Amino acid sequence: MNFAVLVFPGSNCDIDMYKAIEDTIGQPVDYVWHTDGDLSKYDCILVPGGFSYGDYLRCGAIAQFTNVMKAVVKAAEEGKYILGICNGFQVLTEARLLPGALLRNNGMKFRCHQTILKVENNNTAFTRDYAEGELIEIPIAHGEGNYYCDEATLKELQENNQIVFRYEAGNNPNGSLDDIAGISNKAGNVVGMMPHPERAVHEILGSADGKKIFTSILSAWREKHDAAAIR
Ligand SMILES: NC(=O)CC[C@H](N)C(=O)O
Repeated sequence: MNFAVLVFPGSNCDIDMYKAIEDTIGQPVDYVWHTDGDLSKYDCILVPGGFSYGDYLRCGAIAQFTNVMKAVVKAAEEGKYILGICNGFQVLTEARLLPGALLRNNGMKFRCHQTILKVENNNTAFTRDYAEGELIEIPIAHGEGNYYCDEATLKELQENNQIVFRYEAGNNPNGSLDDIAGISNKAGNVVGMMPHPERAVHEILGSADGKKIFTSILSAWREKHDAAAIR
């Protein structure tokens, strides 16, 4: 399975993401620069965290206009797996691959600490190795992680089971609507989340609870791939 880690000017979690793929599932992974418009050889595209284009205008607002994001839109339409972490989540909402927007944290402060997440939907390619309702410890590091959408969109997210992760009840670090920490698109092949699983892949990092996101993607892809080979 081939992984791409996108790199924008200002990305700063690209190396962690690359290492997380190497360390957890050992699959081929490349850095892909923002000017590159061809993602055809990749099965999964990872949009990492950071401060793309210095967070000018809004976090993720400029990155959406790059060549590589046009290729990401195409890859999403083709059903490839797309995972946006933190700034990557912000970029995916700006590119309209995911609904809603990320606003400034309610306390107007950059928050950087461990959080407890609840796996709300383990029926996705990104979460199938977790148990439903499993509590996992994953760090956050963001200034604009306050997820917001209108009422109709929230209803749709809830009804279609598109809320993949919530912050533990009573411990919402940024004021996000309905305690949302991560969502998927309707088709389920695009997921965005504010917490950083790529920083939680070894006990020595404080938690290894992020690992199963990467093992899930590989097992989902293998299942699809093997089924296609048999047909
Ligand atoms: N770690 C990140 O990706 C940070 C995202 C963005 N720059 C913010 O502060 O919200």
